[in-house]
Amino acid sequence: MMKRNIYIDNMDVDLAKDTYFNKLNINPTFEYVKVENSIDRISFDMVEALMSSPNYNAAAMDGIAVVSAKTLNASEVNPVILEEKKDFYYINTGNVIKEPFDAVIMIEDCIELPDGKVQIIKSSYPWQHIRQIGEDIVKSEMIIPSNHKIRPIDIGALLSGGVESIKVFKKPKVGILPTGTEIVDDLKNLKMGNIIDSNSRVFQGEVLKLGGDPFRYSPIEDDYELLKTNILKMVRENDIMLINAGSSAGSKDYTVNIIKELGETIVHGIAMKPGKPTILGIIEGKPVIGLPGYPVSSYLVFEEFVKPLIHKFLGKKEKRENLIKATIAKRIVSSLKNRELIRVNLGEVGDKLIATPLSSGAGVTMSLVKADGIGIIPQNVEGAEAGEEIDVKLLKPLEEIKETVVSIGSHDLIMDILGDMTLLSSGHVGSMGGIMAMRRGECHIAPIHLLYEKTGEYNISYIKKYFKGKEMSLIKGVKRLQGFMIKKEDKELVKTFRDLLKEEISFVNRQRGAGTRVLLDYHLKLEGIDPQSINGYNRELNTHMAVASAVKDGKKTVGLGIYSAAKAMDLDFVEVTYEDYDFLVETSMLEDEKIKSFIRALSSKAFETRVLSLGGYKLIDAGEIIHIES
Ligand SMILES: Nc1nc2c(c(=O)[nH]1)N[C@H]1C(S)=C(S)[C@@H](COP(=O)(O)OP(=O)(O)OC[C@H]3O[C@@H](n4cnc5c(N)ncnc54)[C@H](O)[C@@H]3O)O[C@H]1N2
Ligand code: MOO
Repeated sequence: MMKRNIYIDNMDVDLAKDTYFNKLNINPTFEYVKVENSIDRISFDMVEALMSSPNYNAAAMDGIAVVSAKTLNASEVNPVILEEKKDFYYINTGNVIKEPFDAVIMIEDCIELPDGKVQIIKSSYPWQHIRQIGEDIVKSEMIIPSNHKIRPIDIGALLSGGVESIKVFKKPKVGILPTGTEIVDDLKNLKMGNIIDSNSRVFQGEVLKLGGDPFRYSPIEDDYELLKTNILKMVRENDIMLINAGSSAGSKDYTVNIIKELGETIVHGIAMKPGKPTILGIIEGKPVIGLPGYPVSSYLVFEEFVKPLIHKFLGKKEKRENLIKATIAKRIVSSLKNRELIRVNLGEVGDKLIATPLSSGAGVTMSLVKADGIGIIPQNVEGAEAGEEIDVKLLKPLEEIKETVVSIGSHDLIMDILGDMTLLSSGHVGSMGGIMAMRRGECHIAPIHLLYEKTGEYNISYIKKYFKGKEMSLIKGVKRLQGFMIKKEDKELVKTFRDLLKEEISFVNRQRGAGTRVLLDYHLKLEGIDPQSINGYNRELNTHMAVASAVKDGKKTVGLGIYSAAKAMDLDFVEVTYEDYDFLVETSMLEDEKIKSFIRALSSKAFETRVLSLGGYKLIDAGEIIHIES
């Protein structure tokens, strides 16, 4: 068995990039392409016009060409009569103006007489309605500078300036090799333990977008000799090599040893998370980059190292990153050893840009799909507290972010439907987490479903308690069914809260502060059950779907949650109660356009239809407003 690569570096990201790029010494090359095929290519040199446009004096209007001097005294009292062929000729827009003619009179200004002559009552001036040679482009003037990405309008100008082909940066060929015995190419071949190759498809798209030429190879299993042969083949066929996965310390992570055998590794291990086990190597003078297997890690490493490398091949200068400051809505822990990159949702609440962290797992592709930005916790900083400012790299236009309703609070599947109907960024921290975020001024709305034990009513008592002296309102949402989720084969095991005490049952709970947790504790108290005597009471998950999928995969496992989650996972469901899932909002925000559009969506027929089709919901007063007296 191959020795593991345990001793990987922890090199500062910028230092790693500088060291690597200096060693690589990339010299961009060029090629000629026909102008009509040059869209999105980058000009290697400045391009000058080879001819003027127009290259003859041309009529700018339909009418007659005249010698302006002959019309000098024309007026209503002193009309001038012109004779065809002698004093004028008929002309259309774009036709050549022949000497000695030097003006065009629009046809609307000509009075055509029965004898074929034309009467005019206004004098014309020299070059009236004539596009003179070079009006648009003068021969030898610059049409586009060097390092310019060619747009459709540039193609138009180049052709008008007589340019047929231009010198552009040659696209780097980027070889992409997915590796790993578990990786399959085709969803049809996906068996237990297999993973569909998604990373190389992401790289393909990114390379194309950046202006490179991607060449994807079929996945190669973890076999040293096979990998070596394929990597060498790839080096001979491409300018940049990307090898995905096998970068870490696993017993079959061969990439680094192969690069060492065929060339050299400049860096193995960077101080960035996700992305730590990155390999920056050189074989036959060409860059060979090993990207970690996890999708988020590989994407962020691509952004950090591959993107600037492709830019270098295309002569593009790296711009300083456009970072923006945002207030973090949730505490982030990070190690002093690494720069931490966190995917965040963004929204403007009051005058603050609020960043809500999404899942931190390096395998959670959805955190990138949903992200509005990437928050950066620098190396040597130990995380960030809720309310602290951090730097964020935007992934969306700021304007769109400003139109987004920021929701922080309890999770429900209806948030996805609302998110499909309005611009909504939705952070899931439980109902109490939502109330706290609202108090800190970090969200526009907080979805909550909090049962007040003393009265058995929902939400209002909590708002009165936590927002004393503030004008708050509740936008009524849905009534949703809560109950036990259990696998069909286990359905006889749990019918009541008391059944949770059975020895063979394992329970999955929601996190503290979640409304479902409050509901559970309420019923346990009613029945005098000690929570700690329930096996699994301390196992906490953050969403209904997470609980449902734990039930699906577990043995005699049960969880409390909403009907729609049980249905989505094909689980059995034992009804407990309908609860009110509503949206807390500051009363003053009810006038805000974003919130108005959110309420319109919530009250719409389309929303009702979609929610009812999930099952387990009742809509009675969705979109109604209750002002809370505090
Ligand atoms: N003992 C240690 N274990 C690990 C370390 C470490 O330092 N010590 N680092 C961890 C970190 S951090 C990362 S990141 C990963 C990187 O692992 P590899 O680059 O070796 O990748 P694999 O283990 O082969 O795969 C990880 C993961 O990604 C999936 N994968 C792989 N290729 C693809 C693809 N083309 N498309 C989609 N998904 C892919 C793969 O199936 C695995 O689930 O190592 C940690 N371990
Ligand atoms: O460094 Mo790894 O890339 O966190 O997941």
